[in-house]
Amino acid sequence: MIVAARERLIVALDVPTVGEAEALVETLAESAVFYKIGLELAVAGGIEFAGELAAAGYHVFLDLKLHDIGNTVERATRRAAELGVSFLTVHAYPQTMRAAVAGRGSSDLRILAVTVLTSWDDSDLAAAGIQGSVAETVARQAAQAREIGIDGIVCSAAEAAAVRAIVGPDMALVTPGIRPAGAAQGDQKRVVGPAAAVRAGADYLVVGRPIIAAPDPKRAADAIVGEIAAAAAI
Ligand SMILES: O=C(O)c1cc(=O)[nH]c(=O)n1[C@@H]1O[C@H](COP(=O)(O)O)[C@@H](O)[C@H]1O
Repeated sequence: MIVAARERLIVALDVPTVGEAEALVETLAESAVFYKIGLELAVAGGIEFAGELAAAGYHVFLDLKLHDIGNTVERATRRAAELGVSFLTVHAYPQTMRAAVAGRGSSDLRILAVTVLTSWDDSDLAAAGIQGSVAETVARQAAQAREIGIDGIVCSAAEAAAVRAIVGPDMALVTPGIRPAGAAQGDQKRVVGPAAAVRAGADYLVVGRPIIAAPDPKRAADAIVGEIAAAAAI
């Protein structure tokens, strides 16, 4: 997958209002073209905003992490496809993934399966009653996603190389939990730096707080794009 460095950075617009999201997009206009709208903004007018951003020519990742009965997931996915967004997330359970693939149909929407959240480690899986390590669980989910016809995987870049070996070159690997040197880890447990993520085979890097909470978000975004470009050139 050959994509320009700037298009591989996905900025998470994890802010409370559409107004703040619009201001960030304006600040980052020359630095980023791909934006993620997640749960916080979605419940504050963000879904309509996602459609507007897509209509304005940006790449949009609608991160709703769907997981429900098949009929509901299939129908919600169809509505998301009508918004013109590029990516939609669902949790990596087989029934949910099959329903999303059916809802996507032949539209341009790409379905991403969220494996083990990057804020989880082996003990969080055990606490949820899920047997096996993070590495084993992500590998199983990636293989199931490939079988079902999912378009991409969300995982930590710590698993990117293993996932790439399972899914092959055509599925997108989208990695949150990115932390440039010196950035606060926050609630993330499986973090990787931008250059290391690219070297591990990540196609897209999702970055929220290290950019949106930085004193100078544009500078922070430019530094990450620079790291992506340098690592991709090696
Ligand atoms: O689906 C996601 O985007 C996602 C999956 C995951 O496993 N971990 C994860 O952090 N995310 C999202 O990626 C973003 C990471 O934000 P920061 O930790 O602020 O960089 C947030 O919007 C999360 O909702």
